[in-house]
Amino acid sequence: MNARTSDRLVARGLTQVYGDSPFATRALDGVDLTVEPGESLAIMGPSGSGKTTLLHVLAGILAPTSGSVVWRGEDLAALPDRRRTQLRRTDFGFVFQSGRLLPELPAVENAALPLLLAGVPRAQAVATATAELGRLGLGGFEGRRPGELSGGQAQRVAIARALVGRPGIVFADEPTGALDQATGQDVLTVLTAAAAANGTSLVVVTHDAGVAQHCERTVTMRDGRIDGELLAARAAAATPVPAPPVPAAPAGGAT
Ligand SMILES: Nc1ncnc2c1ncn2[C@@H]1O[C@H](COP(=O)(O)OP(=O)(O)OP(=O)(O)O)[C@@H](O)[C@H]1O
Repeated sequence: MNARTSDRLVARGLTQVYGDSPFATRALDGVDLTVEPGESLAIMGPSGSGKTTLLHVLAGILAPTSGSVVWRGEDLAALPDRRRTQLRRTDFGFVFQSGRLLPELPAVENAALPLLLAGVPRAQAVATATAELGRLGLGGFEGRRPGELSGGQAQRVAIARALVGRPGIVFADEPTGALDQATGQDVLTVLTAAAAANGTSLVVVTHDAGVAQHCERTVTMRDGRIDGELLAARAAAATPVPAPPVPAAPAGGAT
């Protein structure tokens, strides 16, 4: 599905508690977060601060203990599992640290998987995936299986798979964690540029400040809360954005 300029992911009052008292862990503790349409956002923070849990809740992989995540008018947290799974397939793309490609399938079929799952005819899915691989610099590698690719190439196939269905948002959990630094930088450049070209929002969990630098905005987490809002407020105070001039009313224009 194509990204729409109205796409915005709005999370409010998210809590996630794993386990039961007295051994319960409060992994998210009242998180409010908005991902703007087309924005790239990095989530950073120490180990155990709740980054992956937040990513999973934002992406509808995990239903929160309380709170809401609204996407295209639907609260993911309140949806039945089947609808949430369907929405993940059509609207979201995913890139994981290890790629999670299917080892027995060639690159082009790995990249085409979301289209095939969505019922796109095979020839069309393969043609679209071939074009996507070409766009990401993997022309000529379509027939290689994951074991015949370098780590960086395999991660590009994973990015092709995440983007091939033109999702509204791509979620990436430590997408460069298994790569050396130079390869990781390349992969991040490819990911952010391709997402931006599509108008797709990007949410990246990372430990690496070099990775976060590729994103337009970074929030930091600590003990299940976002504590990076202050940074954003300081940045906003340091560089005030002037109010736009009031435009003349367009003749019969819709907004
Ligand atoms: N399935 C689970 N069951 C119980 N506790 C969990 C579970 N998943 C995560 N936790 C706990 O929730 C807290 C947040 O974990 P989470 O994986 O979200 O943190 P993180 O910031 O992504 O960590 P890391 O950077 O190490 O991957 C941690 O205290 C963790 O031990």
